[in-house]
Order: sequence, then C-alpha cells, then structure tokens
Amino acid sequence: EENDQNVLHKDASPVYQTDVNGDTGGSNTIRKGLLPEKKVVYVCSADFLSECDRIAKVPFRASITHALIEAYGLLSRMSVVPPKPATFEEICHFHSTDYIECLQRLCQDDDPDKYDEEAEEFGLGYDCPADEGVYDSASWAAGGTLTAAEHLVSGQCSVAINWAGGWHHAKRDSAAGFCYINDIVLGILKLRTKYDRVLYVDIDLHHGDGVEDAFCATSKVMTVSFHKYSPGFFPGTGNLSDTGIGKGAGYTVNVPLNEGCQDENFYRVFEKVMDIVKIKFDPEAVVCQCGADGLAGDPMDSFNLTTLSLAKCVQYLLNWSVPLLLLGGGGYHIPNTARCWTHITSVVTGTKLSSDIPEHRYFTLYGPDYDLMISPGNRADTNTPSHIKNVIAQISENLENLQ
Ligand SMILES: CC1(C)CN(C2CCCC2)C(=O)N1c1ccccc1/C=C/C(=O)NO
Ligand SMILES: [Zn+2]
Repeated sequence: EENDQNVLHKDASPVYQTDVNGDTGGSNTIRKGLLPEKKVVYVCSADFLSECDRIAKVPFRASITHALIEAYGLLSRMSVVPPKPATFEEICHFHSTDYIECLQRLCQDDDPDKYDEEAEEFGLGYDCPADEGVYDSASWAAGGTLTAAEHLVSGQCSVAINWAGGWHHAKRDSAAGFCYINDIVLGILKLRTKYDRVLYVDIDLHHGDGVEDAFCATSKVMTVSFHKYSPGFFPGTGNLSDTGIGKGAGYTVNVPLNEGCQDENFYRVFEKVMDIVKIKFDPEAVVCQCGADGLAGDPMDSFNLTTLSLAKCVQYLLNWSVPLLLLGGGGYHIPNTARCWTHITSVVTGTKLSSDIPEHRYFTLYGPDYDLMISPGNRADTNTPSHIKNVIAQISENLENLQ
C-alpha cells in the first residue's frame, strides 16, 4: 500500500553521512542529526489520539498532525510508544488536590449553573470551561508527556515527542488560557529525578507563565520564553525585567517581542540568547514547547513566522546532544500546525521530506497549494534592530551575573 509505514515518502531520503568505514547506505550508516535509528520516542496510540482530538479549541488537531507524520513515512524512523492517562496522584505532584478534585467534580456535572464560587477560585468558568471530557483529555495529554519524559530518564531515547502536550498556562491551583493540567511542569519534575539542571524553552506566541511560575524560585530549572509582549495581550507577563526570585534569581529569562515578528528576527534572537544560556546554565536535559500559534496564517494573527524558524530552533537544540523533550502547545490554524510539527519531526529523525503533501485522509485540508511549506504574510515586522539589540544586551547582562 502506497502509505505503507515502511516505505519512506517517494522523495524522502534519509540524509546520510558516511559511516565509520567511509561508505554510505547500509544498516550501520549513521543518520544526520546524530541520532541512531529508533532513538526518537513518539508518544501515540488510537485511544490517545481520540482523547486529545477532544481538546476544545483544537478539534481533531492531534489526529490531523499524526496523519501527516504517518503519510510522510516518519513513524518507521521512531519508536511509537502508547501512553496511559496521568493518574490523580501523578497530576498532584504539581497541582493542588483541591483544584484537581474541583476540576473532576465540575467535568462530571452537566448543570449549566455549576460554576460556583469555588469554581471561580480555581479559574474554572466561562473562560476555562470544565465541560464533559476536559479532565479526560487533559489527563491523557499529561500522561503522554510523562511517558515521553520517562523514556528519556530511562535512557531509551535521546529525543521524545508529545505533540498533544505543551499546556503552559496551567497553574498549581488554577486553570488558565485553556490549560487545565500543566503537563510541562510534570514532565520537568520527572526529568529532575535524574538530571540536576533542566532547561525549559518556550517558542509559543504566548508567555509560558505557568511553567515560569512553577520554577521561578529555583536554580535547578531555567525557563526561557520567547513571546509577544504588548499591552492587553494574554497573559500580560513575561517582560525583560521578570528574571526570577530568591535562589531562582537570574534563572528566569523572558524575551518580549513585538507584533509581526518574522523568521529572521525570531531565529536571530533565539540563537543569541540560547548561546549564552548554554554557556551559563549548561543544561543536562531540555524541554521545548513548540507552540505554533506564531505562524503566518494563525487566527492569532500576531507573529508572521514560518515553520523554517521554529524547525531551526529545534535543530539548534538537537545539536547540543542532550536529552530533549518536544511538546506542542498553541496552534489554531490546524493544517499549518500539522505542517510545523511534521517538519520538526523530520528534522529530529534526520529525514528530508518532499514539499508535496502526500495523499492521505486529510489531504484536502492542505489546499490550494498542497505544499508542506508556508509563506509569511506581508505584514511588517515591528521588531526594530534597536529593540532586538536591546533585548539581547539586557538578557546577556542579566545572565552575566549568573554564578
Ligand atoms: C481560546 C484560545 C485558546 C484560542 N484563541 C484564539 C485562536 C483561535 C480562536 C481564538 C485564543 O486567543 N485563546 C485564548 C483565549 C484566552 C486566553 C488564552 C488563549 C490562548 C492561549 C494560548 O494559545 N497559549 O499558548
Ligand atoms: Zn499560544
């Protein structure tokens, strides 16, 4: 069958380097990307996809993304691992039991007037509704991230992927920004059972406030968030001056950017900041939230990125050759989000892909170009050279003082 998982897409050819004996091809050839065969874990199962398809604001995004990754033949280059939903106990390694009990109660209640005072206290209500199925999909997404992190901790892989994770706004005792369970914090806590210094990187359009809040007072986890920062834009936090507290002073890094940010500026800032982070923090493991709502064409209509800069950011982190956990996040133009995370999956597996979207179940979503790549819109990048220069200068000054 054309899409047999063992048949790489017609134009896809693994990018080979010569192997130790100088010849290319053959089973012992080392693939580019420094990852031997099957050292990438990809969390997925039919149950997992159907549960994550129910995440309210991104309907069927999990299945659409998976189908494109499968259509390009990338599953055969990874170890596909089925996750379990996170248990109440696992979830409460970060979240308060009062909040999670309230979330469970409200999700089981079909009374439209169920949002009592307690609900409001936990951020549950009209902005973060606790509808039927919300607890289940959030606990499955969190289980996916925990399963991915466990495979890194056990040494079974060097890169682990959960495209249904990345819910960075959820707080210890409240939902926020349509995030209910902070799978990222749970994943970082799991990595911390083995690694002394864990780095969190967030390239979603929005500030990764929930993860920053969780680790702002510790020097063991550094959080670095690149995001749009402007008056009235959600969540409103993540300014340059937001650098951590107590023992964590200096271990919170925020990179505030303006409207219209394009690939060139985004990657230039990313590379400059991460060069310093690598030297000053020298992480033993990295978690990257790859939210795709900064892409051109997203209904957020804020940044003007293409998948090229987001994929280059991930390639940059891959080159550090430390355990890497890749997660999803925002991304409301669902075909573009699928394009982005498929592109990143191809980078991680060292696979060149044809830009022609392969025929598959959701092919029609990719019209009218049916092209894997997206083009930037023609909105101006309002990040002036002096803004970029000032942000980088301020951050390197903040990090200079790090012991
Ligand atoms: C409801 C959604 C999540 C979707 N959406 C747009 C896109 C498509 C339809 C409107 C928003 O602005 N949202 C939000 C509403 C309130 C607070 C936060 C967000 C988004 C957070 C986020 O993406 N973090 O990474
Ligand atoms: Zn976002």
